Amino acid sequence: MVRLDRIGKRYGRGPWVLRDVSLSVEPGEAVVVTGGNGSGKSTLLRIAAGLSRPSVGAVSRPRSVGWLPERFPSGVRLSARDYLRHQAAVRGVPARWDLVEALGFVGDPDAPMATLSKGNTQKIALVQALTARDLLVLDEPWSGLDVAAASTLRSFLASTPASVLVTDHHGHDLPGARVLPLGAAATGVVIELARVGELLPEVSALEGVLSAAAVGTGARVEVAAAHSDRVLAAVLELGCSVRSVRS
Ligand SMILES: Nc1ncnc2c1ncn2[C@@H]1O[C@H](COP(=O)(O)OP(=O)(O)OP(=O)(O)O)[C@@H](O)[C@H]1O
Repeated sequence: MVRLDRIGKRYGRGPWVLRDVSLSVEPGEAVVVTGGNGSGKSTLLRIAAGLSRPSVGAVSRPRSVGWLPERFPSGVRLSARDYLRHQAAVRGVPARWDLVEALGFVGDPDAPMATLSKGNTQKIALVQALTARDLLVLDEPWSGLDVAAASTLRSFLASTPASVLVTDHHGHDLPGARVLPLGAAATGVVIELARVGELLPEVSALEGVLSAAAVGTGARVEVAAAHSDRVLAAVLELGCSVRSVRS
């Protein structure tokens, strides 16, 4: 099982991207992480997969982890077949060409990966991740897939004994999955500031602020609903100018 215990993440001295997120995903269970652009979905998944460390909090994960990045690295010179063989050998599991076929791969399996279409590249990248035994961490797995492949993937994820953690911002249905909303989807309150100047670090440090991102000369601030009144009063006191408050 993968377990995130009260994790938080900020890049350098920037605003907090994730705050106080706890999550555990049991074997055979799936969790879909949702939220708007920049709400921290990829950050959360990278932390769960072990590619990034949280700034605070603890993570435990099983040994065999499959990772599908949001964007597959371009310039892989191996063919699809060699790439999957290599990945499977590293993991000590059989290469799953049957899964490639089930996803409806169309293309030359012996041509360099860089020559494949976006959807076919995604199918190879997916199969690489799906061969892991314990935990599948998939960032936008539906991206580029045709309807038939999306349906095959959904069935696979619904029946795998592994723990599954995926992002989705297109409302793809994953039967039986739990949903973990991030950012405004979780908090319900977004405060847009017209002028922030040098005050952004102070705003992002206020209790209840989940993220604060500069937008032009202003900022977009996502706030835990329970703290919205206090944060609003505090930003006004700091001298910021409020453009809008949305829930
Ligand atoms: N390596 C990095 N260095 C600095 N900031 C980063 C880095 N990676 C992500 N961020 C910032 O963290 C925030 C969350 O980014 P993240 O990619 O996790 O969001 P997301 O919910 O996956 O977004 P999207 O839906 O657009 O893919 C953004 O403000 C982003 O600019």
